[in-house]
Amino acid sequence: MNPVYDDFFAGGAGEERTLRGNLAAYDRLRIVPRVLRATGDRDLRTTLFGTDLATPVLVAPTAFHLLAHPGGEVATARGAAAAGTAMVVSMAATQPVERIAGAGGPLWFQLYPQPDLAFTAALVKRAEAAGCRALVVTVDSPVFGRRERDLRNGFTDLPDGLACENMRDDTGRVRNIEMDPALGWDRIGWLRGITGLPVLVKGILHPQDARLAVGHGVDGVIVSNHGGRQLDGAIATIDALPAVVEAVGGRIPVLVDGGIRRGTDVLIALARGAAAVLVGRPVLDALARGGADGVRDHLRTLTADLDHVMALAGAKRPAELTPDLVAVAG
Ligand SMILES: Cc1cc2nc3c(=O)[nH]c(=O)nc-3n(C[C@H](O)[C@H](O)[C@H](O)COP(=O)(O)O)c2cc1C
Ligand SMILES: CC(C)CC(=O)C(=O)O
Repeated sequence: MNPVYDDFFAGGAGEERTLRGNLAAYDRLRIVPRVLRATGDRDLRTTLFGTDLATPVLVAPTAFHLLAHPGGEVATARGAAAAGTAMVVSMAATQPVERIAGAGGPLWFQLYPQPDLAFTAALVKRAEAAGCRALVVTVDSPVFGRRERDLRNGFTDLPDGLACENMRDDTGRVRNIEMDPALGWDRIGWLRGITGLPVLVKGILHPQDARLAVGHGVDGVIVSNHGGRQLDGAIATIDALPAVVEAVGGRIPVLVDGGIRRGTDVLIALARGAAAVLVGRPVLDALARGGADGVRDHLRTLTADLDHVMALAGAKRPAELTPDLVAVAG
């Protein structure tokens, strides 16, 4: 891949402490397995917001898939569908959501609420009409993160011929995605009012924000630091998860992303109370290397790895994974 795009996909904000920290935090955790639990007939199926999935591993929203592979987001969606899971389509997708929906698998739509409410409402309706089954509102981006690799490379825009296709307005012009520093909880309420879709907020790290999310009628929270691309120095997501799960108290599902690379990482996240996990960069790497088949194989491999380590840890179903199975390494 073009090294500039490679840096865009792989990189994070600032010194990339949080990017590294997401991975390092899993390194500090160990599994305390149970034995003699007859784990022969394992079942990883997971239901989220009424959608049945073959696995608790979903595709995180990531921008600009046409920079990774000529099949773009459509190829990613085909791979996710073949693996029996959902893809969260980024608002910064380089293909129209209607075409991505043609892949046939379950889709959720990720939104950066725009200051232009009429445009935001039209985009939500568009995603809904395309068949997206949930709205994922990214709330960790009141301003854009400072990504030093992109600054060094002078990467500011998509190359000619590519565009954020879902940012076209009714004149056909592609708008720039604006990060809105004025965004507040009132906008979440407004979104709840304009859509019947389940609304998730993505980018929760503080337990008090998790409580506020529940209080504002949100349907799910995603514990995320945006893969270390926004606030460098933010807590690792697997370290933030337990307090968020406690604050939510089982009222709505809690999902997590950031640094999930192996079945053991998924196992630890589920044991700490996540209903499901999302994977970002590894899916982009798989797309770049192998298109739709690469994405399918990656998701299947990760799911098979989870299945294998669940057997070794003494669990048949995600629900049997409990916090006592995780210890902090000495
Ligand atoms: C190249 C790239 C683009 C991303 N684009 C978006 C985006 O458009 N919207 C969003 O909410 N998150 C975006 N994210 C963050 C991911 O949804 C997710 O939080 C993160 O990648 C998870 O960490 P992981 O890459 O370690 O799995 C992006 C991440 C990457 C790596
Ligand atoms: C280009 C942005 C809108 C998406 C992105 O890179 C991100 O959210 O991390």
